Amino acid sequence: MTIFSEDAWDDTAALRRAIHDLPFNRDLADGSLTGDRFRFYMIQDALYLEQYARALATAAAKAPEPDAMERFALASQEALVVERALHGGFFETFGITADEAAAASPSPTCYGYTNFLLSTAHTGSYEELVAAILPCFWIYWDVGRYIAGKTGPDNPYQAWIDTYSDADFGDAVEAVIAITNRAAATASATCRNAMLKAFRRSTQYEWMFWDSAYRLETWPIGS
Ligand SMILES: Cc1ncc(CN)c(N)n1
Repeated sequence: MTIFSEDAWDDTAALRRAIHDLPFNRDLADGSLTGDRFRFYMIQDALYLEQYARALATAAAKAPEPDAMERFALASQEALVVERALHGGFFETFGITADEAAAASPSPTCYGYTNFLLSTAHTGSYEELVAAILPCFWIYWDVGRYIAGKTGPDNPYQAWIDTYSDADFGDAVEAVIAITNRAAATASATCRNAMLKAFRRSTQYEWMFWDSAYRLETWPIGS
């Protein structure tokens, strides 16, 4: 049988190229991304991370093996502590107050992505859930390294680039890939297909998340 992560990576090749080519990531790489766009992204990402941490905690609760329980429990804590610290630095730089962040409401894309993760956590299988979570790790590691290889000196977004191209983050990504492959190895064909679908859906949402920040996305009516 083929390895799940290789199949999922191949299946999303065109999507991943589109992610590399996004105006948000192109501008982030050369440091020209406008402050209002990064500010929007930071606030939405803070909202995202809270729900993502819940999905990770649910994966820890559902995990059939201690190694995966520990990994997801740690990742849930890191989403709230480590990634929040990164946001804290940028919040200061961009003058985002705690009150402003607390009062923010999720954009349509942020809402869609987090609800997809949470509904998978609560109504999907453990296998589907880990497949839905994996792009949140792997796509960021991929984009972090891609941008780190292109960026020049004095990039105002260097701390973001450093976080997601860091070798320690890479180790965490490798561990989640291995956990997902173990889950897929004993899954039925139907379950494996559901895993591929979940991986692809989250990868689509990763594209949409950066795109929505570039467009400063709002709800089309009623806000
Ligand atoms: C939308 C999104 N996806 C993934 C990550 C990386 N944990 C993040 N910070 N934000």
